[in-house]
Amino acid sequence: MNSVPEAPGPAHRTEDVAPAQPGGGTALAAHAPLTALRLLETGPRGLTEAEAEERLARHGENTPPVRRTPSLAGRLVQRVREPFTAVLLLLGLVSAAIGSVGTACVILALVTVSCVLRAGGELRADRSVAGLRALVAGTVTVLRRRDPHAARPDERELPAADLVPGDVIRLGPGDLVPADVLLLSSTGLVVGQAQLTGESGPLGKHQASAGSGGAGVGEPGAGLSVPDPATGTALFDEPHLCFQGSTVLAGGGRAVVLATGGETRLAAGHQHTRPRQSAFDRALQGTAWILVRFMLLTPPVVLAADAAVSGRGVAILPFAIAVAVSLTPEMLPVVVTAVLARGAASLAREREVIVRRLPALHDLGAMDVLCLDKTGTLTQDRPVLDRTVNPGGAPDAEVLRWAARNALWTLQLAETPVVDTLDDAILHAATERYGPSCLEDEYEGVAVLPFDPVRRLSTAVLRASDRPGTHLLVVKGAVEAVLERCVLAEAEREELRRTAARYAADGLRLLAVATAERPSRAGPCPYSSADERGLSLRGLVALRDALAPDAPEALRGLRDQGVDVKILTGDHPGTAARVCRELGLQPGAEGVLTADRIDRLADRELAEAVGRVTVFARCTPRHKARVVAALRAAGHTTGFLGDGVNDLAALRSADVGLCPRDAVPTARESADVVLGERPFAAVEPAVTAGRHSSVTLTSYLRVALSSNLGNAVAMLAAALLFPFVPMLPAQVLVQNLFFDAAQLAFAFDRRGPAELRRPAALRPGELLRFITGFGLLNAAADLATFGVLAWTVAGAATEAGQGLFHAGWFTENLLTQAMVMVLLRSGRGMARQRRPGPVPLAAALLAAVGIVLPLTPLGPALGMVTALTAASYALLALILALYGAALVAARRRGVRTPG
Ligand SMILES: Nc1ncnc2c1ncn2[C@@H]1O[C@H](COP(=O)(O)OP(=O)(O)OP(=O)(O)O)[C@@H](O)[C@H]1O
Ligand SMILES: [Mg+2]
Repeated sequence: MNSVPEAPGPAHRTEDVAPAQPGGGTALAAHAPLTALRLLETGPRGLTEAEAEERLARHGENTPPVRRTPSLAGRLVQRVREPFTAVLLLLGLVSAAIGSVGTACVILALVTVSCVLRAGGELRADRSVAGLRALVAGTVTVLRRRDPHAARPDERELPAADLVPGDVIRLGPGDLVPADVLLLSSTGLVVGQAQLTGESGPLGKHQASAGSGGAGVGEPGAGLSVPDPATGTALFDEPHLCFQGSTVLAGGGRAVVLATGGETRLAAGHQHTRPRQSAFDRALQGTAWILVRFMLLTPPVVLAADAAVSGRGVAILPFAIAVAVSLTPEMLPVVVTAVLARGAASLAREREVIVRRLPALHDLGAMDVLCLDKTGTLTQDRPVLDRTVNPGGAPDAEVLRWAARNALWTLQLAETPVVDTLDDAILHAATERYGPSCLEDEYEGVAVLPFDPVRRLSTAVLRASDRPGTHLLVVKGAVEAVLERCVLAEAEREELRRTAARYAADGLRLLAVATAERPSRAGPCPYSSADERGLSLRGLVALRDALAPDAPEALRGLRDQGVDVKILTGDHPGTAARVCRELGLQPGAEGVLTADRIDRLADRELAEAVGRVTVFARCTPRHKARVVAALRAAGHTTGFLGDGVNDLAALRSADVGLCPRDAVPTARESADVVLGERPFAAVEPAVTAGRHSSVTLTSYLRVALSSNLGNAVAMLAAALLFPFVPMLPAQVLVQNLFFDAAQLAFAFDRRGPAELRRPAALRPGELLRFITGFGLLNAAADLATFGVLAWTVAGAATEAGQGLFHAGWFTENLLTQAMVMVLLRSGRGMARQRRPGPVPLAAALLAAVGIVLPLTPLGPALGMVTALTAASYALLALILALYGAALVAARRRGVRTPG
């Protein structure tokens, strides 16, 4: 980050604010910056290093509550509150209450294993990105002095965690407000406070003048001591206070830190953003809730049905509970976390990609449209001056001088710690052509209205030494924005727009420069955007910004993988269209859709139009977010890749937000996935990793849920048809335990490239159809088994006969489940894999357990007797073969797995 030299003191700086009147009502005066500084035992030049160190020891690190990672115990508590776990524990309690201690123990063991495995998986995932997190951790520009006698403070970039109350910091566009602060001075500062108040609109902030209303400060470093107003949000509207968790959208300022770490409003629970629910979260939760309802319904339904049919009363309850437990995919959270965590860990290790929200990995795999911001993402954002022309189109050096004066004074007077790249390029070109002292002339800056992406203008107010009593406004900005504020005949304006379009079609970035003379005004904030009118045009500045070298190839790769690419930019439509072609994309028959046309479309019309358009230009942050929302409304899983403060809203409204590592801090905070230093090298591997997770999870869910459902239905039907239960509760639970263990293999599943060629999403509707269809098929096979056993086992109704019966069904059940694991797992192209992966291996083990366990001493212990006749075995084998054939046929006929 470049830092800006100390500003020469515009009208509204701290030093100009009158100190509190002695005895003049501290309650009022406490709001003035100087009072705040005094109460915090600091000054406008910040703390000394020694003071800061002492305060850091006293107040602790400044870590925002949202970023603290929960401990293992914390994670376990979170798990227990989840629906599956809660229902399982409830079933366990009921079992204990009716005396089925064994069942209660098995349930407890299942819950414990599942919680521990999952919490461990999350912890591992966190650790794998912990090292990378330091690379993207927020830093702050802080003013600190080496010792109390140092005349000037040093401006330093410190980790936000090192901030202490009393520190003086600088804020600029794209910064995350790192603590609760009070503004000392500001220029055109606009913040977003959605995270705190839930209101996404931008809010202007400026320092309080002496004696103005607002909140006070109390003891040094005690944070905001004023009681929170009843409404809770009124404090957030105070113009002179900015709060941790807000984002700087435009302008900049200097501020003193009031509260850090646990003492901020954010830490006090003022957080409005609910954890975002992605497509994946919704799909998974929807499915989970359906299962939970089934589980809760099972025991009462069994009791009622049994009462109607055979009247065994509460004696049937342990069996009913065991069935409800076997219906639960206990390992679902474990497998989901493990699959996502493994994907995230390998991306972190191999590509330096940080997945900040694990479910985003699935959404990345499901993504079928990726929107990209142009400047800084597709281009290098290292603009170089190409030419300057006057309104007549002739080369004109004076235009560059005016643009450079605007840039120079913006740099000097705006409080932002980072230099705008366009301003930097203009200053660089001017000093290169006319020497370093070219701008030491009669003009001196008085005030600035810094650039913001909605106005698309930046204005410097200058005073000429030879023209007392007048001010000169130098305005530069997007061509359309400047032209509409210039005094021009309509024909002239139209001609200038055409000239601009010609340059833009050549791929140049354009700025127009205009000036206006005004009688001078005094006061702390003498000019506003309303004054940017009646301008006279000085000319156009054209700059060239090269493409990111690996962008074209990466975009081609994405399109080959079935991801549609769109460009959303604040730039001129001509420049955008040209960049689009250079990237090998076709702008499409409808051409470029500009913001003014987007404004004329209703949400529904926009959702229809977005699919056909590739380039969207002159977008403000709101337009970018609207286009993304429209794509989602049209049914696309939409990603957004951007790096700037004008991309924040879109990053948040996308299914998955991505940003390069060098994006502005707020963008990194809003993104789900932070790519490495060369973002395009990582995009494709990240998408592939996402698809891997998505395909694996979908196939796991299909296998687990259809088997569980089939088994539960078959057992319930059998229990009602026969005077005895088809499996003893202990047998149900043991076979469930083995099936769960085998399914853990999905966490290590491998996928062939053929399955990863297209976007892969988990669709709840499709999943439910699949598990109902295959669940019923499974139930049919189970019932056929039941029939065969009842027919071939002599005296199935007697005690000894039941042992045979149970053993037969136990084996058959595990064998069918093993078969389902193999046959329903694979997508197309899987058969060609040579080495058997972990899932077929686990299935083989499961089958072996099914055959061997009844023969071991455990068999009789669980109430199984193995002396089936050869005829029984032959018939069971036949059922198995028929079931396998039916599975394969059903897979062929209809329901395809993704890939
Ligand atoms: N510092 C500046 N001073 C004056 N005008 C500017 C400045 N920066 C940008 N502009 C103008 O405002 C327009 C919009 O800028 P914005 O930052 O919203 O998007 P962008 O950088 O052009 O593109 P993208 O959205 O792809 O990042 C620019 O195209 C340019 O014409
Ligand atoms: Mg940008």
